[in-house]
Amino acid sequence: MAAVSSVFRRGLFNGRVAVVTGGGTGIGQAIALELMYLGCSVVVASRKIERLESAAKDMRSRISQQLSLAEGTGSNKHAPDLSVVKCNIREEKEVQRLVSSTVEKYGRLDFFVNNAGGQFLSPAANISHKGWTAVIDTNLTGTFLCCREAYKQWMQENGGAIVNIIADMYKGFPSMSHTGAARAGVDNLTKSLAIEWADSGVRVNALAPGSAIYSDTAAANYGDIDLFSHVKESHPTKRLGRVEEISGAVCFLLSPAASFVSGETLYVDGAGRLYQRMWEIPEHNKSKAYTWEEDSKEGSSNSHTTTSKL
Ligand SMILES: CCCCC/C=C/C(=O)SCCNC(=O)CCNC(=O)[C@H](O)C(C)(C)COP(=O)(O)OP(=O)(O)OC[C@H]1O[C@@H](n2cnc3c(N)ncnc32)[C@H](O)[C@@H]1OP(=O)(O)O
Ligand SMILES: NC(=O)C1=CN([C@@H]2O[C@H](COP(=O)(O)OP(=O)(O)OC[C@H]3O[C@@H](n4cnc5c(N)ncnc54)[C@H](OP(=O)(O)O)[C@@H]3O)[C@@H](O)[C@H]2O)C=CC1
Repeated sequence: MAAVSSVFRRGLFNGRVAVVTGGGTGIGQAIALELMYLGCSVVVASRKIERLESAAKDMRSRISQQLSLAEGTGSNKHAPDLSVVKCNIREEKEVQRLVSSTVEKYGRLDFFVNNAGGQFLSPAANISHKGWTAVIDTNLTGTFLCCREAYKQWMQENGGAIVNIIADMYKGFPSMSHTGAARAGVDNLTKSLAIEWADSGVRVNALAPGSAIYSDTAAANYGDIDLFSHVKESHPTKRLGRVEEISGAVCFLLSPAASFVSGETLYVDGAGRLYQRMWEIPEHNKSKAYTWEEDSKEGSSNSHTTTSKL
């Protein structure tokens, strides 16, 4: 069974509750797993309920095995809970229900991770009105609705932290102009909400993964076009990013280590957005990926937590 780990201390999020949209696949699944590993109960929400339920089953096994191993007891009575909710973030009523059912079930909502999103490849000139609207509604309006409901139904009175996953649209996003526009909107929304909601103790940040975070589901979205290999060749690190390299950064933004960080966009892209071809980067293998597999091994550099691990 694939390992789950974290560079953060175990129990960091004990008793906390998070919603992760799109939490059954790729980056969202890694965020949900790392939060659970750190003690947080998580609600994962998306449209395809069968896929979500099957992912949740696997995630529960991975976490319960990992926590049992780490405690060395074979059981863990404080194991965090994982629920699934069918929700299309484009539908206002479904978003309202997602938040109300979470608060009803767990009695709190500490963290909201707006990870659900996506787009299709197309030159701008070929994007239909319907296609444009689908991408804007998903990435911009869906994220707004989730932020608003988390705030109104819980965080306004009780505080909390929100992380909005966007994309690397720093230099525009040719071939994905709809998502570039939507994510730039979320980048700006993040700054407005960080100010408007500061007096409720709500921190709002964005995280922009570089366009190279591989998962089978992300790749499948582009059919036969092997976008990720193409990106790898022209990336300063000469490799793809890993989902756990995003989840760790999300956990940082949610954690007290970021208690003075709000309204910020963190690019997790291995300097991909800064790279211009004028500077030639030779083939190399010097950029070491952080992986849960390695981190779980005894004597890893994350040794401050190894006392509680096998
Ligand atoms: C350079 C490397 C970059 C790599 C960066 C990677 C970034 C990532 O984000 S990877 C993660 C990718 N994952 C996803 O994108 C998953 C979610 N995506 C979707 O659900 C769709 O892409 C969606 C956002 C368009 C929503 O789909 P859906 O709700 O199912 O909407 P419809 O199928 O009803 O489509 C509505 C409308 O949109 C147009 N359209 C949809 N897909 C395409 C396509 N592949 N090509 C062209 N146009 C498309 C089309 O107009 C649809 O209407 P109809 O024509 O009536 O079907
Ligand atoms: N991988 C990468 O390199 C990059 C990814 N990103 C962004 O990171 C996020 C996660 O992507 P990644 O894990 O890579 O790819 P995935 O395709 O695996 O994840 C997309 C997730 O979003 C969910 N989703 C899509 N539309 C909706 C909707 N309307 N309502 C609810 N859930 C929805 C999907 O679930 P379901 O189909 O069940 O609804 C799925 O779980 C996305 O926002 C993506 O655009 C940004 C930059 C680069």
